[in-house]
Amino acid sequence: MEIGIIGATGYSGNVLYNLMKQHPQVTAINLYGHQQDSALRYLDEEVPAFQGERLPIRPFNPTKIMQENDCLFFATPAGVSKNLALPLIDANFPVIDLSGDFRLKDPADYLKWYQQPAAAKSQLAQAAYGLCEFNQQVTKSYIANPGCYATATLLGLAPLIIEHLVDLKSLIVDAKSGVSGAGKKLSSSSHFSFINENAWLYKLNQHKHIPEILQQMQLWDSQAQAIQFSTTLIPITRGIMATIYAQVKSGITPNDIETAYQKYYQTAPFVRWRGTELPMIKNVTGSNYCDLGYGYNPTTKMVTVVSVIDNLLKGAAGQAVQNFNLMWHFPETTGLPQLPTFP
Ligand SMILES: NC(=O)C1=CN([C@@H]2O[C@H](COP(=O)(O)OP(=O)(O)OC[C@H]3O[C@@H](n4cnc5c(N)ncnc54)[C@H](OP(=O)(O)O)[C@@H]3O)[C@@H](O)[C@H]2O)C=CC1
Ligand SMILES: CC(=O)N[C@@H](CCC(=O)OP(=O)(O)O)C(=O)O
Repeated sequence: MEIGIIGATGYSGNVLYNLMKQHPQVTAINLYGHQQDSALRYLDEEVPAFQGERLPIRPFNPTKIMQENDCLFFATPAGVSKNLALPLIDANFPVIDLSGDFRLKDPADYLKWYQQPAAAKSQLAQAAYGLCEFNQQVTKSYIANPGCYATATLLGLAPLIIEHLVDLKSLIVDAKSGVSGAGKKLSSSSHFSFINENAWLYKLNQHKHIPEILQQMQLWDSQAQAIQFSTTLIPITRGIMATIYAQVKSGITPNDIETAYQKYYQTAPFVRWRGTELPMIKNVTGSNYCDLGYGYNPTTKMVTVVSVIDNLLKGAAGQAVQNFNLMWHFPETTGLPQLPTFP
């Protein structure tokens, strides 16, 4: 199979390219820019770490892309695919989009949280939200790959919500991310002297993953109304930790919690349930794993669930490859690294 990537010069595109190079079903990778008239560039010139990968990055041309590839990946910032993908959607061409452009079903939500107009509602309806563990049967040709914080949070929340184990009004998610989550462009908050030995809570109550998380929660339980969610930047390169707090419903025991997580993740190749052994980021870095663990406080009747992922793998390119495998009916683990890069 031949696959195309737009955005291979960015962080998640770099990781996607690297994974696809080793995917046994992929015979060729074709790279494209995001403009029709851009000058020809080469991957190894743009990404020094990829010296020797002398692949041209050709101008965007949807007709040629569909002729040359079996599937296209967008690893571009929000606001790009909603303008470029329309001919591919009209042709039902397989696309996996790492950006947020097609995740939210309601255009008004996108306008509110992304501060720009959304794609048309009819086009949004053609995309499936690709949270792999809960979207195993891929029936649509357009996959909206979930956001990194949303992936860690939703995998941690799912059994609690689907099995109605906690009071929805009590839910609080405190998430932390490494700096690569912000992409390759330099900003004042990704400056070494700003974030080194620092922790910075940003976009409080304004993060665009809030509606994404809530949309999925409401599919699991229509009573879900809101989520209290915060994001903190921490001085590591890769990794997300989402710490989830919730009041356990009357009569629910720690054993019920254990049973629920085992029920949903026992056969999931990329979710490791660690029970009361609380996970840490370094145990998943470089892998497509999401590690989950929990603690229960009998005095407050609160459960704390900890969810960790590598934002560039399970939070972006790794989950995109998982979606690719599901879409094409390859074993879900094909082409994905099994073990983290520990230590
Ligand atoms: N980083 C992460 O951990 C995660 C990222 N994502 C999503 O994946 C997508 C890519 O993110 P990431 O790899 O971090 O981003 P980067 O900023 O590192 O890379 C962006 C890529 O998109 C290209 N691009 C295309 N159009 C534009 C444009 N209008 N402005 C700027 N760049 C453009 C860039 O090309 P050029 O070479 O021209 O700069 C580059 O290849 C985003 O939608 C992001 O939200 C999702 C989950 C996690
Ligand atoms: C550390 C950091 O800045 N993280 C980014 C993560 C966003 C992301 O990558 O997700 P999307 O695909 O939804 O854009 C942020 O908080 O905006």
